[in-house]
Amino acid sequence: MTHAPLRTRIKFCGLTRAEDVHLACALGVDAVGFVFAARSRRRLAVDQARALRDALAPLVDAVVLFMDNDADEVRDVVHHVRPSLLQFHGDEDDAFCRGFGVPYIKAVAMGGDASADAAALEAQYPAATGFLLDSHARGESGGSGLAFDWARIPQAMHKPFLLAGGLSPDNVFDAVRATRPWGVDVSSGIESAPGIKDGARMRRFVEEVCRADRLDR
Ligand SMILES: O=C(O)c1ccccc1N[C@@H]1O[C@H](COP(=O)(O)O)[C@@H](O)[C@H]1O
Repeated sequence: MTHAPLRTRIKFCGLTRAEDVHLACALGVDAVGFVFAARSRRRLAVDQARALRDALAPLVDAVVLFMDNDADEVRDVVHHVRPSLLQFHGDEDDAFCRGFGVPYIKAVAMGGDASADAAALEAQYPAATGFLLDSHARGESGGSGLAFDWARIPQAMHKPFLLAGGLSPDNVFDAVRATRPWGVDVSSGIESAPGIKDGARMRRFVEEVCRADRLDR
Protein backbone atom coordinates (compact mmCIF):
# COMPACT_ATOMS: atom_id res chain seq x y z
CA MET A 1 0.00 0.00 0.00
CA THR A 2 1.16 3.53 -0.71
CA HIS A 3 0.35 4.96 2.74
CA ALA A 4 0.47 3.18 6.06
CA PRO A 5 -2.95 3.49 7.73
CA LEU A 6 -3.19 5.84 10.73
CA ARG A 7 -5.18 3.25 12.60
CA THR A 8 -4.59 -0.49 12.64
CA ARG A 9 -7.81 -2.48 12.29
CA ILE A 10 -8.37 -5.26 14.80
CA LYS A 11 -10.11 -8.56 14.23
CA PHE A 12 -10.74 -11.03 17.04
CA CYS A 13 -11.28 -14.49 15.61
CA GLY A 14 -12.70 -17.79 16.86
CA LEU A 15 -15.37 -16.37 19.15
CA THR A 16 -17.91 -18.85 20.49
CA ARG A 17 -19.65 -16.97 23.35
CA ALA A 18 -21.99 -13.98 23.36
CA GLU A 19 -20.20 -12.38 26.31
CA ASP A 20 -16.96 -12.35 24.32
CA VAL A 21 -18.74 -10.76 21.36
CA HIS A 22 -20.16 -8.05 23.63
CA LEU A 23 -16.77 -7.29 25.16
CA ALA A 24 -15.06 -7.24 21.73
CA CYS A 25 -17.59 -4.63 20.58
CA ALA A 26 -17.20 -2.59 23.76
CA LEU A 27 -13.42 -2.58 23.31
CA GLY A 28 -13.85 -1.16 19.83
CA VAL A 29 -12.65 -3.99 17.62
CA ASP A 30 -13.49 -3.69 13.92
CA ALA A 31 -14.44 -7.30 13.23
CA VAL A 32 -15.02 -10.64 14.87
CA GLY A 33 -14.53 -14.01 13.20
CA PHE A 34 -16.62 -17.16 13.34
CA VAL A 35 -14.88 -20.39 12.36
CA PHE A 36 -16.36 -23.05 10.06
CA ALA A 37 -13.11 -24.88 9.25
CA ALA A 38 -13.89 -28.59 9.63
CA ARG A 39 -11.19 -29.67 12.06
CA SER A 40 -11.17 -26.55 14.22
CA ARG A 41 -11.80 -26.70 17.94
CA ARG A 42 -13.53 -23.34 17.50
CA ARG A 43 -15.95 -24.50 14.83
CA LEU A 44 -19.53 -23.27 15.25
CA ALA A 45 -22.87 -24.60 14.12
CA VAL A 46 -24.77 -22.26 11.81
CA ASP A 47 -27.40 -21.33 14.40
CA GLN A 48 -24.71 -20.55 17.02
CA ALA A 49 -22.94 -18.25 14.57
CA ARG A 50 -26.21 -16.57 13.65
CA ALA A 51 -26.94 -15.86 17.34
CA LEU A 52 -23.44 -14.42 17.84
CA ARG A 53 -23.79 -12.32 14.70
CA ASP A 54 -27.07 -10.93 16.04
CA ALA A 55 -25.22 -9.93 19.24
CA LEU A 56 -22.87 -7.60 17.33
CA ALA A 57 -23.01 -3.83 17.81
CA PRO A 58 -23.47 -1.63 14.72
CA LEU A 59 -20.38 -1.05 12.57
CA VAL A 60 -18.64 -4.22 13.75
CA ASP A 61 -18.10 -6.69 10.90
CA ALA A 62 -18.91 -10.39 11.04
CA VAL A 63 -16.27 -12.47 9.23
CA VAL A 64 -16.72 -16.18 8.60
CA LEU A 65 -13.72 -18.43 8.15
CA PHE A 66 -13.58 -21.48 5.87
CA MET A 67 -10.94 -23.98 4.92
CA ASP A 68 -11.83 -26.08 1.87
CA ASN A 69 -15.50 -26.29 2.90
CA ASP A 70 -17.77 -27.25 0.04
CA ALA A 71 -19.77 -24.61 -1.82
CA ASP A 72 -23.12 -25.75 -0.42
CA GLU A 73 -21.91 -25.27 3.13
CA VAL A 74 -20.46 -21.83 2.36
CA ARG A 75 -23.76 -20.83 0.72
CA ASP A 76 -25.72 -22.06 3.73
CA VAL A 77 -23.54 -20.13 6.18
CA VAL A 78 -23.70 -16.97 4.06
CA HIS A 79 -27.48 -17.24 3.85
CA HIS A 80 -28.05 -17.74 7.57
CA VAL A 81 -25.20 -15.80 9.21
CA ARG A 82 -25.10 -12.89 6.74
CA PRO A 83 -21.38 -12.07 7.16
CA SER A 84 -19.86 -8.91 5.71
CA LEU A 85 -16.62 -10.67 4.80
CA LEU A 86 -15.46 -14.22 4.00
CA GLN A 87 -12.00 -15.53 4.97
CA PHE A 88 -10.65 -18.56 3.08
CA HIS A 89 -7.72 -20.60 4.45
CA GLY A 90 -7.55 -23.55 2.07
CA ASP A 91 -6.83 -24.25 -1.59
CA GLU A 92 -9.89 -22.32 -2.80
CA ASP A 93 -9.32 -20.38 -6.04
CA ASP A 94 -10.52 -16.88 -6.88
CA ALA A 95 -13.60 -18.11 -8.78
CA PHE A 96 -14.71 -20.12 -5.75
CA CYS A 97 -14.01 -17.36 -3.22
CA ARG A 98 -15.89 -14.67 -5.16
CA GLY A 99 -18.82 -16.91 -5.99
CA PHE A 100 -20.94 -16.10 -2.93
CA GLY A 101 -21.69 -12.41 -3.47
CA VAL A 102 -19.73 -11.35 -0.38
CA PRO A 103 -16.27 -9.68 -0.36
CA TYR A 104 -13.46 -11.99 0.67
CA ILE A 105 -9.91 -12.09 1.99
CA LYS A 106 -7.55 -14.96 1.22
CA ALA A 107 -5.29 -16.39 3.90
CA VAL A 108 -1.72 -16.95 2.78
CA ALA A 109 0.35 -19.69 4.42
CA MET A 110 3.62 -18.15 5.60
CA GLY A 111 4.83 -21.14 7.65
CA GLY A 112 6.98 -24.11 6.66
CA ASP A 113 8.86 -23.52 3.41
CA ALA A 114 6.09 -21.32 1.99
CA SER A 115 7.10 -18.12 0.28
CA ALA A 116 4.77 -15.38 -0.91
CA ASP A 117 5.12 -13.05 -3.84
CA ALA A 118 2.88 -9.95 -3.85
CA ALA A 119 2.39 -9.74 -7.60
CA ALA A 120 1.68 -13.45 -7.93
CA LEU A 121 -0.85 -13.38 -5.09
CA GLU A 122 -2.65 -10.39 -6.53
CA ALA A 123 -2.74 -12.04 -9.95
CA GLN A 124 -4.02 -15.32 -8.50
CA TYR A 125 -6.74 -13.65 -6.40
CA PRO A 126 -7.80 -10.53 -8.36
CA ALA A 127 -11.15 -10.24 -6.57
CA ALA A 128 -9.72 -10.48 -3.04
CA THR A 129 -10.21 -7.30 -1.02
CA GLY A 130 -7.04 -8.16 0.89
CA PHE A 131 -4.85 -10.93 2.23
CA LEU A 132 -4.33 -12.44 5.64
CA LEU A 133 -0.77 -13.56 6.26
CA ASP A 134 -0.86 -16.47 8.67
CA SER A 135 1.77 -18.71 10.22
CA HIS A 136 0.46 -22.11 9.23
CA ALA A 137 2.12 -24.15 6.50
CA ARG A 138 0.17 -24.83 3.30
CA GLY A 139 -2.60 -27.38 3.92
CA GLU A 140 -2.37 -27.07 7.70
CA SER A 141 -4.94 -25.46 9.96
CA GLY A 142 -4.35 -22.06 11.53
CA GLY A 143 -5.21 -20.85 14.98
CA SER A 144 -2.08 -22.48 16.39
CA GLY A 145 -0.79 -19.46 18.30
CA LEU A 146 2.55 -19.66 16.46
CA ALA A 147 4.15 -16.65 14.77
CA PHE A 148 6.10 -16.61 11.50
CA ASP A 149 9.16 -14.58 10.59
CA TRP A 150 7.75 -11.14 9.76
CA ALA A 151 10.81 -10.41 7.58
CA ARG A 152 9.21 -12.78 5.04
CA ILE A 153 6.24 -10.49 4.43
CA PRO A 154 6.30 -9.70 0.70
CA GLN A 155 7.24 -6.14 -0.14
CA ALA A 156 5.02 -3.88 -2.25
CA MET A 157 1.65 -5.43 -1.49
CA HIS A 158 -0.92 -3.18 -3.17
CA LYS A 159 -3.90 -4.65 -1.41
CA PRO A 160 -4.35 -4.38 2.35
CA PHE A 161 -2.96 -7.22 4.43
CA LEU A 162 -3.86 -8.45 7.87
CA LEU A 163 -1.10 -9.87 10.03
CA ALA A 164 -2.03 -13.07 11.87
CA GLY A 165 -0.41 -16.00 13.59
CA GLY A 166 0.82 -16.04 17.16
CA LEU A 167 -0.11 -12.46 17.97
CA SER A 168 -0.75 -11.65 21.62
CA PRO A 169 -0.83 -8.64 23.94
CA ASP A 170 2.90 -9.25 24.49
CA ASN A 171 4.03 -8.97 20.88
CA VAL A 172 1.37 -7.03 18.98
CA PHE A 173 2.97 -3.63 19.68
CA ASP A 174 6.23 -4.80 18.06
CA ALA A 175 4.28 -6.54 15.27
CA VAL A 176 2.43 -3.37 14.31
CA ARG A 177 5.55 -1.21 14.44
CA ALA A 178 7.60 -3.72 12.42
CA THR A 179 5.10 -4.59 9.70
CA ARG A 180 2.60 -1.72 9.48
CA PRO A 181 -0.32 -3.95 8.52
CA TRP A 182 -3.80 -2.81 7.53
CA GLY A 183 -5.05 -4.91 10.41
CA VAL A 184 -4.15 -7.56 12.95
CA ASP A 185 -6.03 -10.79 13.58
CA VAL A 186 -5.77 -12.82 16.77
CA SER A 187 -7.30 -15.93 18.20
CA SER A 188 -5.13 -18.04 20.56
CA GLY A 189 -3.32 -15.04 22.05
CA ILE A 190 -6.49 -13.72 23.70
CA GLU A 191 -7.77 -17.10 24.89
CA SER A 192 -7.75 -19.13 28.09
CA ALA A 193 -8.82 -22.24 26.10
CA PRO A 194 -9.77 -22.78 22.43
CA GLY A 195 -12.82 -20.63 21.72
CA ILE A 196 -12.89 -19.17 25.24
CA LYS A 197 -11.62 -15.62 25.20
CA ASP A 198 -9.97 -13.96 28.19
CA GLY A 199 -11.34 -10.48 28.88
CA ALA A 200 -8.13 -9.07 30.34
CA ARG A 201 -6.08 -10.29 27.35
CA MET A 202 -8.65 -8.90 24.91
CA ARG A 203 -8.45 -5.50 26.55
CA ARG A 204 -4.64 -5.47 26.72
CA PHE A 205 -4.41 -6.51 23.05
CA VAL A 206 -6.50 -3.51 21.98
CA GLU A 207 -4.52 -1.19 24.27
CA GLU A 208 -1.24 -2.36 22.77
CA VAL A 209 -2.44 -1.80 19.18
CA CYS A 210 -3.63 1.71 20.14
CA ARG A 211 -0.26 2.39 21.83
CA ALA A 212 1.54 1.41 18.62
CA ASP A 213 -0.78 3.59 16.51
CA ARG A 214 -0.35 6.61 18.80
CA LEU A 215 3.37 6.83 17.93
CA ASP A 216 2.38 8.08 14.47
CA ARG A 217 0.29 11.00 15.64
O1 LIG B 1 -8.93 -20.82 14.57
C1 LIG B 1 -8.88 -21.91 13.99
O2 LIG B 1 -9.14 -22.96 14.57
C2 LIG B 1 -8.46 -21.95 12.54
C3 LIG B 1 -8.67 -23.12 11.81
C4 LIG B 1 -8.31 -23.18 10.48
C5 LIG B 1 -7.74 -22.08 9.86
C6 LIG B 1 -7.52 -20.91 10.58
C7 LIG B 1 -7.87 -20.82 11.92
N1 LIG B 1 -7.66 -19.70 12.67
C8 LIG B 1 -7.09 -18.48 12.22
O3 LIG B 1 -5.69 -18.49 12.23
C9 LIG B 1 -5.22 -17.16 12.45
C10 LIG B 1 -4.17 -17.12 13.54
O4 LIG B 1 -4.62 -17.63 14.73
P1 LIG B 1 -3.76 -17.51 16.10
O5 LIG B 1 -3.91 -16.10 16.57
O6 LIG B 1 -2.34 -17.88 15.80
O7 LIG B 1 -4.42 -18.48 17.01
C11 LIG B 1 -6.44 -16.32 12.74
O8 LIG B 1 -6.92 -15.73 11.54
C12 LIG B 1 -7.42 -17.36 13.17
O9 LIG B 1 -8.70 -16.94 12.98
